Amino acid sequence: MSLVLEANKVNKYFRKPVLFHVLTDISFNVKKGEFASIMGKSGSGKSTLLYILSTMDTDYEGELYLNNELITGKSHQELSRIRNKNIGFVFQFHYLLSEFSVLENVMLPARKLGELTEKEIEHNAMEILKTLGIDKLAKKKASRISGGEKQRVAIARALINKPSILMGDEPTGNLDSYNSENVFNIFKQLKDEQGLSLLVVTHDMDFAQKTDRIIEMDDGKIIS
Ligand SMILES: Nc1ncnc2c1ncn2[C@@H]1O[C@H](COP(=O)(O)OP(=O)(O)OP(=O)(O)O)[C@@H](O)[C@H]1O
Repeated sequence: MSLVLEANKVNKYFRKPVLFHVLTDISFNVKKGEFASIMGKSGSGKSTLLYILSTMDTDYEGELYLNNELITGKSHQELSRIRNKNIGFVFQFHYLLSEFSVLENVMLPARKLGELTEKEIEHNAMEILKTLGIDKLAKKKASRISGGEKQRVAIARALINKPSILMGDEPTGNLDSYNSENVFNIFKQLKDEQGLSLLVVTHDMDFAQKTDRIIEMDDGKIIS
């Protein structure tokens, strides 16, 4: 099975206020079409790891591969492009632009990538909104929709550049159980129907137990 993401002996230190070895020898991979979750106590290093895996933090030791390509050591400019094209993100907070419409919010990362025409981007955005069952919201301002809907729009935005992996940092952390389950079902649908790979940091045991694999962290290490 082909690998979408691979971390090989990743170590990370924070140097201030004192030297702190926050991640120790992290090695694991995510296969194409796999839905994995990362769990662990507060402070175990989950967000720090996700920040490295998402190519936003380059200050680490070890190697990182995305779609079998070594991305460690690449320039910030190259990484920015690789990230925009290959990785979708969903955070606990939606970070939508409240004065823009739902459709415009979803179109934004594709405009930034600059590979398609406005018409093509709009078409793709509408298709994704349909898949997530929120196409009726397209023209609404992001400030005028509910919390659960905002998170679905954030997922749509994360998908617009057709990433090979979707990463989430507590994507259901702000949602009630109904909307959390809804987000899980969307992720599962994307995996089953489109072969998308997913890696989600979560504190929600119900959510994690339904994923293909739980990666458990403690004190900066993977323990199972
Ligand atoms: N910029 C920083 N400088 C120094 N230490 C940091 C920095 N950021 C995080 N830490 C420390 O690194 C450790 C790991 O933090 P991290 O946020 O990755 O944990 P986490 O598992 O995601 O926690 P949570 O579940 O609470 O979000 C913690 O002890 C934290 O205090």
